[in-house]
Amino acid sequence: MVNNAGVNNEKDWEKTINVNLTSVIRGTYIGLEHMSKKNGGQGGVIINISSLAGLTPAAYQPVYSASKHGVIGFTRSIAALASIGNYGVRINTVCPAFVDTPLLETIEKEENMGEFYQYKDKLKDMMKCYGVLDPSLIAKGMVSLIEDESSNGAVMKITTSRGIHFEDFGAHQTTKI
Ligand SMILES: NC(=O)C1=CN([C@@H]2O[C@H](COP(=O)(O)OP(=O)(O)OC[C@H]3O[C@@H](n4cnc5c(N)ncnc54)[C@H](O)[C@@H]3O)[C@@H](O)[C@H]2O)C=CC1
Ligand SMILES: CCCCCC(=O)/C=C/[C@H]1C=CC(=O)[C@@H]1CCCCCCC(=O)O
Repeated sequence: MVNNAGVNNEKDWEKTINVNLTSVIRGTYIGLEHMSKKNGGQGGVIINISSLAGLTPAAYQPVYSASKHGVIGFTRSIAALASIGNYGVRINTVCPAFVDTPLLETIEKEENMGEFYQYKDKLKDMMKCYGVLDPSLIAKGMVSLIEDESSNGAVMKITTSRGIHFEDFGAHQTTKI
């Protein structure tokens, strides 16, 4: 199961929280209800799509960034629970930098950017500086997470400079108790 739906809307920021975070939480719980071996399910893999903006501050997209930080916190927490509870379900998150999809067109719209519309050129400069990923690399990262049976609670990052790699949380990697 992939919880992928997302919006970039700082003007209607409650919608951003609802679509980017609340629906990921709801989707994950529904997925677990059907997939968890504790409920007679067959197990499986859930991937929740976050963003690099879920790991760094994003000055012109504060609520988008907050929603994506939430996705990472929720996913890592529920992944720890799934492991402790032997659900047979692995849950991971993917954090791409800019990707060439229609979402990027929202930068040009006041109805999406709201008061941050004035900074649209700065976002465009960031895209020029960091580059824009082809969606096929995100698909590749997702397939590797599905195939790697050891991955649970992983935070995969995908950037033009480093390709597919992982966030290292050090001592905070897993719940110990
Ligand atoms: N394009 C980018 O630069 C990046 C995108 N992401 C994330 O990747 C995911 C996919 O986005 P993209 O393909 O880039 O954008 P997109 O705008 O092309 O696709 C978003 C999808 O979400 C769906 N969606 C939006 N609101 C919905 C709702 N209320 N109910 C059901 N579906 C809804 C849309 O129908 C659309 O299919 C999102 O979570 C986004 O935040 C993460 C990092 C970078
Ligand atoms: C702009 C609307 C769509 C947002 C899509 C998205 O999630 C992009 C997030 C970026 C916006 C601000 C950020 O800080 C995010 C990441 C910027 C890329 C950083 C790349 C770093 C590197 O290549 O090492």
